[in-house]
Amino acid sequence: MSEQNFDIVVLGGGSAGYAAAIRAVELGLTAAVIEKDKLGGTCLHRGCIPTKALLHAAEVAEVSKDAAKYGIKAAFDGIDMSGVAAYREGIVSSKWKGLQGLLKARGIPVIEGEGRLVAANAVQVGDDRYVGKNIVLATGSYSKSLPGLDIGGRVITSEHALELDFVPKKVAVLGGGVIGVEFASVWRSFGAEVTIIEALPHLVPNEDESVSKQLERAFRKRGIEYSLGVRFQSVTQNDQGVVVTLENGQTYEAELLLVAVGRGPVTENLGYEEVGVTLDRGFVPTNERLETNVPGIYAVGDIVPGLQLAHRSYQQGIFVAEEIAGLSPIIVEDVNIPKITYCEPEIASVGYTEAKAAEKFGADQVSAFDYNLAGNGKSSILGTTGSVKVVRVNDGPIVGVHIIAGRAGELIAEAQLAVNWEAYPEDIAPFIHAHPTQGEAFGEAVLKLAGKPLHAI
Ligand SMILES: NC(=O)c1ccc[n+]([C@@H]2O[C@H](COP(=O)([O-])OP(=O)(O)OC[C@H]3O[C@@H](n4cnc5c(N)ncnc54)[C@H](O)[C@@H]3O)[C@@H](O)[C@H]2O)c1
Repeated sequence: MSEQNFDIVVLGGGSAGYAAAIRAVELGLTAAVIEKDKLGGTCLHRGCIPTKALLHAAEVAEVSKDAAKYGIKAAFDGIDMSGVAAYREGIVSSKWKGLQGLLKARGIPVIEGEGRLVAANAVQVGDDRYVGKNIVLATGSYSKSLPGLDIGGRVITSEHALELDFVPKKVAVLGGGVIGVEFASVWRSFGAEVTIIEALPHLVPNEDESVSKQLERAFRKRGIEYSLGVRFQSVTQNDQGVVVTLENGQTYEAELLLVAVGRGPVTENLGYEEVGVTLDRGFVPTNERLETNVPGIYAVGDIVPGLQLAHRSYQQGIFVAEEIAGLSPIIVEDVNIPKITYCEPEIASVGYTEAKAAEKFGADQVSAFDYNLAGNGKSSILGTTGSVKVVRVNDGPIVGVHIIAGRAGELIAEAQLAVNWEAYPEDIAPFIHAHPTQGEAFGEAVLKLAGKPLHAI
């Protein structure tokens, strides 16, 4: 048995864990990362990166189907899933190599193996013990299912969906949240018939209602079906496919059922509770400094209650390293972290929805302007529709921005600054936006809220 000592021992080498180690070493501390699978975790290997590669392939399929609209002679001749897989795997493996290089260049050891918390200052891997003045738990999340709904065969999660080597003819998607609508969008572009089942009254129910409604219209137009406000009851499967039954008695036949009802924390059988770390429904509650109830043990990423996003994980990893190094870092609240859903059309948002802002500040204290992209030249050129909604406190700052448009995700950075810096529309209005860009839509909404509309009424 060997023992090695570090300032910080990080359990889990995903976005949160490796960010903590990198920042710690930049600050002159020593850190080691323990990883049982591959450095980069869910985001790099099973989540953000490979799914966005699939979504880009889907976009290329749509563009090639639409080529004639632009006077281009091209014919869409189907999807070669082995080609899609090669493209996707190529991106993942190059990012993986890059990440390994980043940690190596900083001298951060990555210990391969399954770690277990064995004391408030130690993680064990096989016979070896890694002792840290501080421990950072960063063990991530897994695709959840519903009680009584077993994953297997034709009932799959996003991990399996990513690896499919064929395009299903007909798919049922359980859950109209982020993962559900992203896969529905890909499969539809690849030619599948898709039905989404969502228990709440709207798709992407955490977004501003106006955005959900626009997505529903756009999906309907694309031929994506959905049942809203109805819960799943049961599924049966055989060699041909699945039959899904809903609580209202409706049934759907499909080749596959994708279960996308959320992700649960990976915290079981890792020694957390034995060492005294309190869990709450499997998640690890922390104080505002991200420290658990056991002094010196911190938690970051998807195991911490709240948004499960890679960039929140980066933020938390950096934060914890700075906290341990004795700096006084600040952390952005979940509500002010930008969120992007990469379906077609794409959705991006930051801050309060109009309804949540009304709840928080009072309905008569909030104004919103929803700029329709029909008035935006670049959007017409790109053939995208949608809108940019800006929510402000009356005579006060911008508190929310909600975008639905092709490439909406690339438009959210400016809105994120406005919301986090509590900018007033009047502050931003003088900074005219470059023309023609989709970014002008945010500028137009801001001009309107500042009382000087240009291309809006
Ligand atoms: N682009 C991105 O940033 C991205 C991509 C993928 C995943 N993620 C994150 O991963 C996490 C998991 O994503 P997800 O889409 O699985 O979860 P989610 O929470 O976004 O959506 C799950 C949906 O399933 C519905 N649901 C739950 N039980 C149901 C039932 N019995 N019948 C019908 N519908 C039911 C819920 O109402 C909800 O809308 C999320 O936190 C998400 O933000 C983010």
